[in-house]
Amino acid sequence: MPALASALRDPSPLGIVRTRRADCITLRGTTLLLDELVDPAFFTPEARQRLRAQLAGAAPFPHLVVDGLFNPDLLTLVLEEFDTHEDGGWYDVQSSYERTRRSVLGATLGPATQLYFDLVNAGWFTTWLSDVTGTPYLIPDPLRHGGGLHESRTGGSFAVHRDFDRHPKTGLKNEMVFITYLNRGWQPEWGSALELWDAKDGQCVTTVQPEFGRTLLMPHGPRSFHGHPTPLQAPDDRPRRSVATYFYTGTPMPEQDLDRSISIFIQPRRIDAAKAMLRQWVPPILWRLAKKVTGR
Ligand SMILES: O=C(O)CCC(=O)C(=O)O
Ligand SMILES: [Fe+2]
Repeated sequence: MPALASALRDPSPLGIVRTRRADCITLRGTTLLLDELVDPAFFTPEARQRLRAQLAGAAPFPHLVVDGLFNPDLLTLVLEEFDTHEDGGWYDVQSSYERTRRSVLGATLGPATQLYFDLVNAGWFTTWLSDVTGTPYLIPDPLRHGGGLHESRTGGSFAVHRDFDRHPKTGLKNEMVFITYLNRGWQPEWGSALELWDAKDGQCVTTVQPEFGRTLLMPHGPRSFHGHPTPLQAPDDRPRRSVATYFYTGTPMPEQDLDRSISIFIQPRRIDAAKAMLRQWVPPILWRLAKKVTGR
């Protein structure tokens, strides 16, 4: 696998990838090279363009399914950590719509799982998500509302639904969900593939089998109905497992309020103090005009 750093658009993106070739992390005896945690082939400018077209053209609504984005050794370690997840770190959802199990909000994660979420929440990764979806400045959620570790056991299901519009604590707008499946040797006859529905026709248009190493990126929209309504018929020792997280956007500052996004110095230069005073009295339209004319 060629070095990730060279394939990224920004030649020196952020901490974890700005490393020498040999920098690595060893977790439970498995050594992972830091620049091989994701496959760099997905991050070239051409790949970004291709994936964007693929996502936009998908039916019944925009979505993207890719295999092999993450190093399989990392995902194997993530999968192991389902079995050692902290006591009290799960909650069972048991309703007439859903029978699943999820990690609690802000659960302490095993090191590989934390590494997975650190990767997908990193700025160079969210920039890639922005490039692929066309939605700029995505905000990750370190507590993973609605996400984290997901598991369905035999008989489990999740009725067809559209995800939430807003984050309940921050009010941020839900833009997309990002799910990586962890089920080696998944058998389609076990049921519980993810179904993507056309709500108008009331029909499933396509399915995503939750195979190990497969990642689904699904922008949230009025038509993005999905679920795995067929009860899982896998053997008892084969739960359906995945890791998931959502990405959000905030409300952009109106142009006339952009001044509020700069720092206030305790000892301003005289000219700046005078400007701040003037700003209180001059009507916004004149202020903007003056700024345009003076270029300051
Ligand atoms: O596990 C899946 O395939 C989908 C999960 C889902 O739709 C959700 O968590 O809202
Ligand atoms: Fe969902």
